Amino acid sequence: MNTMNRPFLEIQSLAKRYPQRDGKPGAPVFEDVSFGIGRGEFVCVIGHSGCGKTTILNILAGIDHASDGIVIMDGREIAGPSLERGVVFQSHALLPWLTALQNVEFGVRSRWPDYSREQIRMHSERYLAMVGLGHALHKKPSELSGGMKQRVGIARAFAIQPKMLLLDEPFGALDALTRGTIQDELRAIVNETQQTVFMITHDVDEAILLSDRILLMSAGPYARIADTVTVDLPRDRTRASLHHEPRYYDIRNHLVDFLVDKAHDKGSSPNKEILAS
Ligand SMILES: Nc1ncnc2c1ncn2[C@@H]1O[C@H](COP(=O)(O)OP(=O)(O)OP(=O)(O)O)[C@@H](O)[C@H]1O
Repeated sequence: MNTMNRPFLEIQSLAKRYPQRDGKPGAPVFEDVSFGIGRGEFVCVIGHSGCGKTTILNILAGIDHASDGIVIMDGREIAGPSLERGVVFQSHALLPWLTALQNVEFGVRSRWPDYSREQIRMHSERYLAMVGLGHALHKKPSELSGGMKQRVGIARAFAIQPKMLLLDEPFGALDALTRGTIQDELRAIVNETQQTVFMITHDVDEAILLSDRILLMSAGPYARIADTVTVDLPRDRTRASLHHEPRYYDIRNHLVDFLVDKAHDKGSSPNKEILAS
């Protein structure tokens, strides 16, 4: 195959089986999951609870192993955790004894061991300012709100300038107002940095706002990517502008219909591009 035409991230025939109590392999949670993500593309995955979204993200992060299949990023197989991939979990996972700034500096120092203290501080401050936390650099996690803690987690992941950002429902625990503000910020940062992102969400509006493409997973066991939706809306969209886009309602209805009905269908047409019609 011509490597020039390969996507930045390639997932081929991924499957995950857990052993049963008797030690024999159980039914696959998901199987035959194949997709690609282009450099600079933002891809969301949605699907019912338990279909294996977090497992797939953990495999991409290198902290879990697939039973079958391979993942290739930038021409190399993923074989373990790496600073090439930044992960933001559902809960912020900050080190509680460090300030916001020190939490970000910790990752930056690992990524660039040759940086001077001054370089590390300036670089970290820049990313905290980007998520609107320039005023809270010296606060400890216990002094920050849930939304602010999550922003530190996002700044920490972006600051190491990973080749790929993996987000597992990063806004799930936030109130609606904070969630909306951070969604707009993330959209703006991603536009500016052209970061490649894979994100799990349960929120169809969040998926439409943020992504270029949405993967829809059928329910497990034997979950698959049942459908793919291309979000052909302007890249500079915001929450306020989204509702004025005529295509928004078509996409939203399609996603909601899928989650209500089709997520349970087995063998729905793979990778149907609804917007190609
Ligand atoms: N260690 C384990 N042993 C056996 N089964 C497991 C194990 N870890 C996860 N599973 C099962 O794998 C399936 C997929 O879990 P996963 O967390 O990836 O799903 P998910 O789609 O991310 O769910 P949610 O949306 O609820 O976060 C679930 O049915 C879960 O019970």
